[in-house]
Amino acid sequence: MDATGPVTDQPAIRLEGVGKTYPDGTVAVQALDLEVRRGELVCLVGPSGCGKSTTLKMVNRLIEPTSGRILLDGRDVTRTDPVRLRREIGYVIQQVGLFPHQSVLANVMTVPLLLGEPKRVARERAAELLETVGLEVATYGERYPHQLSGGQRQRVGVARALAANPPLLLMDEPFGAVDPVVRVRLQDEFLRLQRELGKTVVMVTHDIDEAVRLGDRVAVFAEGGRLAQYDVPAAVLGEPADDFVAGFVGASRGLRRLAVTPVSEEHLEPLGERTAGELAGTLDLASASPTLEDALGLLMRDDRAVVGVRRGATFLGVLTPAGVHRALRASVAEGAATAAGAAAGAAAPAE
Ligand SMILES: Nc1ncnc2c1ncn2[C@@H]1O[C@H](COP(=O)(O)OP(=O)(O)OP(=O)(O)O)[C@@H](O)[C@H]1O
Repeated sequence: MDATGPVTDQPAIRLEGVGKTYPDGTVAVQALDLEVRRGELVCLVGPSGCGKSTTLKMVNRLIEPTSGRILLDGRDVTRTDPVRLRREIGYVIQQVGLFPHQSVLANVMTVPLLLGEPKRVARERAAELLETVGLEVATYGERYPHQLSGGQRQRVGVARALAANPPLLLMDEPFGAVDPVVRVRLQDEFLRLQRELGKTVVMVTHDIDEAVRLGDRVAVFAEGGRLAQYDVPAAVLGEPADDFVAGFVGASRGLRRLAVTPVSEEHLEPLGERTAGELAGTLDLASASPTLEDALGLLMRDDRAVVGVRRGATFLGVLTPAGVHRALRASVAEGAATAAGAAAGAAAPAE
């Protein structure tokens, strides 16, 4: 029988030995164990055809597994009423799938109306969501999807997926169809939104940069739906589990690690003999979570040897290129340690 509500000590999602063999004999996913904690953003990444989308669609039962079990908050999805299941799971796909002959507002109202909300309430909720994803209702509400840019359509897709206030969001290449600049902006906005709303998110991408940028943890899939590594981004980049992962994350993984390693106080040096005028801008740990990439960006932009770091009004010290290097090396060791800790509560990397 279903539990009546979420069992709080359970992971949000648990895949146990899940497999999918299509009727033509294609093994899309094999014996997959994977856990996603509540509020976590997990990216499934890997080359084309390795079973990422199949895995995602098994979670909301668009595809039925041929073996294993999938538990949401401890409940077996196959024993959960599909209507209730879909209500609890938002789904965002690359081509968005907006209704072309309905206005933006009407698109976002669809789900609340289906759930039986009165029209006025559905409209208010839709308007609120559009504002949340950065689209002014007065400007965009009555437009049709073809009157929006790709990035704006994608935001409407996210708003629509959030309309039923699902605790869980599944996203299949959500930012795949937009150009790289808009993509980074959408990623940033989405990260902020996810932190704010605390949703559990599973996102499919074939882009390792996107995966390490967004994911709290990254699941690297290999051909035939094999889970090659499931770790925090710094560990996937710094300690690839095998040759396949090393090849997939690429030769520039050291550079990529810059983008996922936060600036921390322990790598700072005192200002010393230097004058404040030598500083290449400052990074504020209080108002953002600057990364080593941000620090290096400032150093290079201003062609200076040190970047200042403060917390609000308090000056903490400076970061030099050597400090960036030390921090990068330390992050690999820490990433490996965190991964070892996380492995106790998560699926172990497959051989
Ligand atoms: N309905 C189907 N019948 C038979 N094989 C299928 C079916 N759907 C997918 N496959 C195969 O299953 C494998 C996994 O497909 P899936 O779409 O899950 O991969 P993916 O990692 O999401 O790929 P991509 O990044 O290209 O979207 C592929 O070899 C694909 O050809």
